[in-house]
Amino acid sequence: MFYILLAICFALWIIYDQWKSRRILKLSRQLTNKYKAFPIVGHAYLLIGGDTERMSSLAAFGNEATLNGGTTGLWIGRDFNIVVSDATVAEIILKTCLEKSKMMDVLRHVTGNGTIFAPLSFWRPRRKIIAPSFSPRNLRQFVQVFAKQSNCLIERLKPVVGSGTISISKYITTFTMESVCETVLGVDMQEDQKMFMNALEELCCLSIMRICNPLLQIEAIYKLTSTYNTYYKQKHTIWDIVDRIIKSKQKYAKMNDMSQRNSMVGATKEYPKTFLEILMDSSNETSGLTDLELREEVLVLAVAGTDTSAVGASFVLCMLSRHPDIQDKVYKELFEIFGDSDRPVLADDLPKLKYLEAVIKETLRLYPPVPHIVRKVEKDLTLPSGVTLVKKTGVVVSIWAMHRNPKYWGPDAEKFQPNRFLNGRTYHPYAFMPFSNGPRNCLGYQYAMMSMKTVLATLLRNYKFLPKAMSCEADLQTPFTVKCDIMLRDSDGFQLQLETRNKESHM
Ligand code: HEM
Repeated sequence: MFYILLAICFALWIIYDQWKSRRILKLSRQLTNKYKAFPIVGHAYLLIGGDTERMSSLAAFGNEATLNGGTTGLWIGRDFNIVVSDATVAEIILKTCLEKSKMMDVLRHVTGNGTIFAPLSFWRPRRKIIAPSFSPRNLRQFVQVFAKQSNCLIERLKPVVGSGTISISKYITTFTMESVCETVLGVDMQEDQKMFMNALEELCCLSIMRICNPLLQIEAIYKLTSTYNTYYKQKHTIWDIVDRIIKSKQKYAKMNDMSQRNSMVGATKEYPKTFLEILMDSSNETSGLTDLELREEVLVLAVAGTDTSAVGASFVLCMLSRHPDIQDKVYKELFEIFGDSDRPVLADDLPKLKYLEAVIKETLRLYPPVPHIVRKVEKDLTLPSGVTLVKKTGVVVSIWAMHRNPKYWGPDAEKFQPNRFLNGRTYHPYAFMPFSNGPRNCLGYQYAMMSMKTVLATLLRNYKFLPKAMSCEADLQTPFTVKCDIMLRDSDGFQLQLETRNKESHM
């Protein structure tokens, strides 16, 4: 009798659930693809493998979207998402749906209500406070930090010049980390830096595993897994480091002792104000950010600004190592501006580096460091195709698929051709968006471009980058195998070789 009652309750629950979800189910039938969605798990079975398999599954869904005219469906557990690779649809969504999807709750455990993953009610006032710190005037001043750190990188690379294949990403990450520490926090993190980066990398891996596995999103179940303790330990490692730095900066601010600060970064009195100082200056008892909010926002800047630019610049160097003709053209441009001098890159040099900028953009097109962005539909939204996105539908804008969609990039969309970004050629603004677009786009877009241009210009004036040893012609033509743990990365670890450049000739 008990089991009969249980079966009846279960059947009634299924009927009720189907009735409640009838509009989402109708939508999912309009956005089908060749991948089977199973009950309870949906398509999640395709996403729970390793990082490389996950990225290839996500890329396959992006491709399905392109084949279906720009949109397709993706069930992660019982949550339905629309995957978008059409610029017009992306524009409508990114302008109207500003709330991040439920998947991002996992990341919110790390950054709290800091802008990047914050719910709308927190995001609006925070963005207002933070945006002014990215003013062109502040950013220009940071170029001296990027130039100084680029020169440190040149020194750090000297021992490995001509020594065979190396993984360039760890060197570039040290550059971006030290630049972010100086510009955001105004400190040299020294031994904390390695701990911070290791913790961040582990958190990215663990977070994506949770995002793609509906069972692990349930806190009670996650607590039973072996990774739970590691996740919270690493989160606290990061929080403790940031808290310690903020506290010490507040102490110095109270003492109003600028000389202390300058001695910490080894700088002069004209040294630019850091993001932390700008935010602290604009905060008091009645306005600005509280201590907790300061920690959250500083954490966002450190997390959002370090790995993204490192991945971007590492892909550029790997691309150039495979395309010596394009590397020569970049060097020619650099030689025209800097000659054979060793002077540091200045803010005024950056707008002149047009070809280098085109190379960076073309690399970010093919290998966008953030390959997917997510949103949540908050009220019914009808697309030009007539399909209505029902409230609570998740959205995955596939920057990866958008950047390879032949509708915008032609039949040679997969080819590396920096000229696409020269001679005033323009594209639909939502067809090229490594930094996203719309009101919730990346706040650090110009910072990132300036930092990447400075470090790449410095490296390419000093070194020639070659493919990893034993690469044959066919290897050089094959696209990089990529993996995704929130960020896109080369599965092979960004391997290349470098040798000293002969500055006398520009070829
Ligand atoms: C190549 C480097 C970078 C890439 C590809 C990148 C990309 C992105 C993307 C795709 C988003 C999500 C936007 C969305 O959900 O629509 C984002 C958000 C954000 N990024 Fe970046 N980013 C980069 C560098 C930076 C840097 C250097 C900083 C700061 C120093 C930064 C700060 C932020 C912030 C604060 C947000 C949150 C914006 C908001 O929600 O209002 N980013 N970035």
